[in-house]
Amino acid sequence: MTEVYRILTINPGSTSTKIAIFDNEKPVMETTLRHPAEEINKFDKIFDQYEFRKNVILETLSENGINLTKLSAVVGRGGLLKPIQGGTYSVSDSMIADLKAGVLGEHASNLGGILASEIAKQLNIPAFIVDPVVVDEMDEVARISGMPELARKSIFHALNQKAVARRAAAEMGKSYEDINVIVAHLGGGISVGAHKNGRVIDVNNALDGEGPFSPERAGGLPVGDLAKMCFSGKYTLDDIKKKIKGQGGLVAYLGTNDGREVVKMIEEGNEKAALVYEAMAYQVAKEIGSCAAVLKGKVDAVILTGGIAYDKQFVKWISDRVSFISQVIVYPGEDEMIALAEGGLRVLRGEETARIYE
Ligand SMILES: Nc1ncnc2c1ncn2[C@@H]1O[C@H](COP(=O)(O)OP(=O)(O)O)[C@@H](O)[C@H]1O
Ligand SMILES: CCCC(=O)OP(=O)(O)O
Repeated sequence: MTEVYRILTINPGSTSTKIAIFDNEKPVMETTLRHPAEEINKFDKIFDQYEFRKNVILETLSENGINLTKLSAVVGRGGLLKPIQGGTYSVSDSMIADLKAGVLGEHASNLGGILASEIAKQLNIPAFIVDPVVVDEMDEVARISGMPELARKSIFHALNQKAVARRAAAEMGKSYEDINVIVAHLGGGISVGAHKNGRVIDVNNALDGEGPFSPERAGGLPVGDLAKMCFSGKYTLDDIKKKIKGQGGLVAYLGTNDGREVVKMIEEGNEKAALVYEAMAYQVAKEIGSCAAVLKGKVDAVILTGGIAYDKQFVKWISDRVSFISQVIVYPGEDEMIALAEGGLRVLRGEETARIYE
C-alpha cells in the first residue's frame, strides 16, 4: 500500500495567509485568510505579524477539525533569503536567522519558513520551504541597471510562476524546458517574468520599485522626482519605503489593497478608480511587451495568474494589448499550495534530497 503523507502548507502573502492540508497530492482543506490594509499595516515590521498570523492559522485548523499530530511535514513559502537556486530546502537555524533579519528585505513570505518551523518543531516533524521569492536565474545582461552601485535583483512570485508555466507546458504536451512563456502574476505584488526553456531569465523586482504598480506597491517611479522627495525633509526613510511597498499603488490612490473593492467602486461610477485600475493593467501589458523583446518574440504563451486574474475586465484590458504576441492563457488564483505540497512530498518520498541553505 502506498504511504499517505499529510502535509500542512502555509503561504503568507502581502494581503492574505493561505493554508492547506494535503494527503499526498489530494487537497483535504484549503482556505485563504484575507488581511485588509488597515489590519496588516498596523504592524511595523513583518516579524511583528508572526503571532497574529500564527494564531489565525492555528484557530482555522482547529475550527476545521484538523488534528495536528497526524501531520508528516509542514511546508512554508520561502522568503527574502540570499539569492538561491529553485527547489525544496530544509528550514535550518541559519535560514530562520536570515528570515528574521530580513537579509534582503521585508516581505510576508519571510514568515513562511518561520511559521512552518515553529509548528513542525512542536510535532517533531520536518519543515521545508520551496522555490522562495529569491530564486535567481537571471541572465547576466539583465542584472545591469544603469547605475553600477545598484544591480537588478530577482525577487518575484517564483513558486507560482514556475508552477503555472509547468501547467501550461503540460497542457501544450511539452515540457517546461521546451517552451518560452511570459508569466504575469497579479497579486498584492505584481511580477512579470520571461521564462526561457525552464529558466526565468528576466523579471521585475516585484517588491522594490520595478515593473507595474500593484494593489499595494508603487512599481517603477520617476527616479529624479523620487530623489527630490526623499531629500525634501518632509519624509523619513521609513515613510518613503512604505510609499513604495505597503502603502503604494491602489492603496495610495484608492485606499484599498482589494481588487474586488476597486471593481465595486467602478461599478458605483467612481471615475478615478476606473482610471487607476486600467492604468495598472496598462503597465502590466507594457511589462509583458518588454519580456517579449527579451525572448526575441519567440513566445509560446502569455500566462495571466494571481488573484486579480479572476477579474475578466482586467484580463481583457491586458489581453487587448498583448494578444498580438502570443496566445493568452488565464489561470486565476495560484498553484502555490499544491506546488508547496509537491515540493515536500518529493523529499519525503526520497525522490529528491532537501537542499541546505548556506
Ligand atoms: N475577483 C477578483 N477581482 C479583482 N481582484 C481580485 C479578485 N479576487 C482576488 N482579487 C485580488 O487579488 C489580490 C490578491 O491576489 P493574491 O494572488 O491572492 O495575492 P497575495 O498572495 O499577494 O496576497 C488582492 O488585491 C485581491 O483583492
Ligand atoms: C516578494 C515578491 C512576491 C510578492 O510580491 O508576493 P505577494 O504578491 O504575495 O506580496
